[in-house]
Amino acid sequence: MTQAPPVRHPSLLSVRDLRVSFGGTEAVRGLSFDVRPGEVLALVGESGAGKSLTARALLGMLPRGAAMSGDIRLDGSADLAAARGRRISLVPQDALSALSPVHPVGEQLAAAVRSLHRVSRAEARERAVAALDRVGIPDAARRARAYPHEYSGGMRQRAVIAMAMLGEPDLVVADEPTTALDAERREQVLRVLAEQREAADAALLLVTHDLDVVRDHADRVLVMYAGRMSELGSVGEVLNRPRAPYTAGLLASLPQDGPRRRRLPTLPGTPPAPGTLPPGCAFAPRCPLAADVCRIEEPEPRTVDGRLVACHRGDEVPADTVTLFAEGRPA
Ligand SMILES: Nc1ncnc2c1ncn2[C@@H]1O[C@H](COP(=O)(O)OP(=O)(O)OP(=O)(O)O)[C@@H](O)[C@H]1O
Repeated sequence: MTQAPPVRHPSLLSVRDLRVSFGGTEAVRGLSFDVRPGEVLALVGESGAGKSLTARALLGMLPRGAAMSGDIRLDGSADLAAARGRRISLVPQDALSALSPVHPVGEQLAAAVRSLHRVSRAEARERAVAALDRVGIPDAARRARAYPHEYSGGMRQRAVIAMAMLGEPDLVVADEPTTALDAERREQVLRVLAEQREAADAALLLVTHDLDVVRDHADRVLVMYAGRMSELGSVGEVLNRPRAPYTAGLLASLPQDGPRRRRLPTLPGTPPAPGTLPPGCAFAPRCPLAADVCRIEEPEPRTVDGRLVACHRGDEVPADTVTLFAEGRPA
């Protein structure tokens, strides 16, 4: 008789009405989403959208002075203390600040192994070397004895990926894991992250501002603007036919493949800082489709065309996103 596969909770992680504020000013303003087991969910948006704060809230690593409310559950349980660092792990933006400069990399991994598993020092060292080897650190046994500053940027980033995978996590949170790297290393590190995630059958929450990375590496995408959800759905649907004007604007300003004569539009204006939001939809002042209602009432997420969209005019966004933003209107 074949064994039934283990029942997986339909949502590995659920986040409901997440709010993060500083001195009473909200930077994340009521965000709700799920991460499904084994999926890659990208969190995308311009600088200041609240992506890092959202990622850090999941790990209980908010900066000093931040107040948080909302409901975060892993497999239905709100008790995340024991899961953090084990079932939920972090691949940080900057590996240098995540690693201690005064201990060899292998020693730091071995210490992490011993914090997770009851093993001897020798066994921990062996596991640390094996973990470095798995992420493609050449001559891992020797490299394990080197210090972080003796590693290249790409190698350091691979080492922190190795570290994040030690506890066999169910969810890896990667906060802009490749910003400090050049294009070639970026691709290499993303590939290593994808391989490791797949081998562990872990889900990945990938924070990025790069829509090409989203297209290549994610299953679903949550587009954030000014601390809220703009759009959430499958990568194919959202990027091929955006229903939030903000997503359309991000896409319109991407370089296109092939010869394209007309100059690409850029999204006009800048996102508002927390505490300086306009009334109504925070994107309205930059939106070519904004109508009166958009300047009065903040839109709640609703289902349009198979995805969630927080936009009053979500079903009126035309297919040609470049044209929508090309004339530099707001209408
Ligand atoms: N330590 C802090 N103290 C006060 N305000 C903060 C702090 N950290 C973040 N904020 C506020 O929250 C906003 C969102 O920050 P967050 O780091 O989540 O943005 P982000 O979308 O990750 O942007 P980036 O892509 O630049 O990292 C910031 O623009 C800032 O106004």
